[in-house]
Amino acid sequence: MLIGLTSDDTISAIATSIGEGGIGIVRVSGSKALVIADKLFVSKAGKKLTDVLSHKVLYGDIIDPDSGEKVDEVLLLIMRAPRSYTCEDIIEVHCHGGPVPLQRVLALTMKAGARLAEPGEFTKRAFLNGRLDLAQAEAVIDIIRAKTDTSLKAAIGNLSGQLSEQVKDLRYTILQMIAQLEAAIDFPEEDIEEAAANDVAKLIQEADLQLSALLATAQTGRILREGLATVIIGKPNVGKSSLLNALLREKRAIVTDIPGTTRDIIEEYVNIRGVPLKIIDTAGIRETADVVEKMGVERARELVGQADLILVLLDSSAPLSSEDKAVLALLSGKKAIVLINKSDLPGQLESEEVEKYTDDRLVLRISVELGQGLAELEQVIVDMVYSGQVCQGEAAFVSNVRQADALEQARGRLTEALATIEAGMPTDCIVVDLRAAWEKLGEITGDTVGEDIIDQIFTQFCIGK
Ligand SMILES: Nc1nc2c(c(=O)[nH]1)N(C=O)[C@@H](CNc1ccc(C(=O)N[C@@H](CCC(=O)O)C(=O)O)cc1)CN2
Ligand SMILES: Nc1nc2c(ncn2[C@@H]2O[C@H](COP(=O)(O)OP(=O)(O)OP(=O)(O)O)[C@@H](O)[C@H]2O)c(=O)[nH]1
Ligand SMILES: [Mg+2]
Repeated sequence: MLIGLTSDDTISAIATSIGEGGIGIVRVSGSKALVIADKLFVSKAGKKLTDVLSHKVLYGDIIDPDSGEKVDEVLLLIMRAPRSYTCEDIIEVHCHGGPVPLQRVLALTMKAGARLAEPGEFTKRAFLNGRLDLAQAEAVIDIIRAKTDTSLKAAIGNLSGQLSEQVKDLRYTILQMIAQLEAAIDFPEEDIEEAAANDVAKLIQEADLQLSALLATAQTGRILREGLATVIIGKPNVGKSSLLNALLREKRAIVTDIPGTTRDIIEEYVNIRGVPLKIIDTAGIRETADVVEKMGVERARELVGQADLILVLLDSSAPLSSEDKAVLALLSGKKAIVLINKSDLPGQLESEEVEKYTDDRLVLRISVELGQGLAELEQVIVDMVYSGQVCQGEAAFVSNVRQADALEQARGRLTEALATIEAGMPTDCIVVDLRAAWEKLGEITGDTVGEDIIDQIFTQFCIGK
């Protein structure tokens, strides 16, 4: 491992979010945690901290040692090394949940010898001390940021080691391949080496299947984590903002019968049967002289380029206009669903006419006003995200680009190893590729990864995590 040792200073931070809450927690981790608690905390029952067992809670006061002033009435939780989140001594001060008591207690812990923790430093210590591997540490942040129950389920699965276990299995298989090849090298007979290479070729093919199955979860994993970037576009007044409100089940965007109502981009997370949609309502697309509206239209065009899914709205009560055709023309190469809205009104727009411009994309007739077709739309979106796979909590999920890249590269090296075998190259050359694949997989769990990558991961965390 390229990583240095855990620094032995004691860190402190407010672990709960800042603002008013029922309770708030200041967490201190490191060898001085108990000494610090002893300086600040007075137990009501007169208990001495040195006598208190791990995972026990004491009731008492935080007293400023300089002034003797009582700062807050608290509960103190003690967890002794190595039985704690960081594997170090930890004390938690459970204060009343307001910014002032929390800041005061934090300041006192620092005066008593702790330093302010960096973002993610508690979890980084948990990683460096072997409690969590890197994929599990990444799952911690995914849990905190989870947008739906399904996102949470996937992240919890990874925290329990679902992804890590599969990666470890693969690494073990690769090590066995290497061992088998290296043992064969020691024999003088050519055919033993050849037989070993043939065995390894079969194992590589199996490993490749396993890697492909894991990589197939990456797309869904990313969407569960970040949300499906969905943009609603259409000419003015077709009901885009009405659709956003209907999917959100709240009156978020202003809806009027005046074309050009939405001028700014509106962005919201919507939970569609467990799939988080980052949904963006745009200004109606049309040629316009109004400078503000023009900028909105430009932005809508840009957003289409970045979207995972585009929902195009048309107005059922009017014939297809040149504006509609201009909107449909923006879709090329993008995933899109075409929605003929206002189907409650006397119709002038036939699906057949629309389909001439939609390149086999799904066309649905809906009425946002009456709530018709929306359930079907939601189902189509959910099916699109899972594309056949079901999200079970027990499954491993590739949850970010870092993990996907490492898997992809490992698979590349295995493919090279296979080609090396097929070309009848020397066994040493096969081993080089296999070792590279083994190392790449180790980046996922953090067994073979540089300090820069580790820092990059943990600095994305919040302070106190
Ligand atoms: N108050 C509080 N709540 C929290 C945390 C915390 O640190 N403090 N957590 C974190 O941020 C999460 C829970 N994770 C934790 C993981 C391990 C241990 C722990 O003490 N493990 C020991 C004890 C095991 C035992 O007694 O059975 C161990 O595994 O050795 C604590 C919390 C979520 N809730
Ligand atoms: N009859 C009927 N009216 C609808 C339907 N959906 C929306 N509307 C009405 O259409 C008008 C425009 O709706 P909006 O949601 O503001 O349309 P928009 O596409 O966001 O318009 P801009 O922001 O101006 O681009 C409002 O009066 C809505 O009540 C529908 O399904 N049927
Ligand atoms: Mg609007």
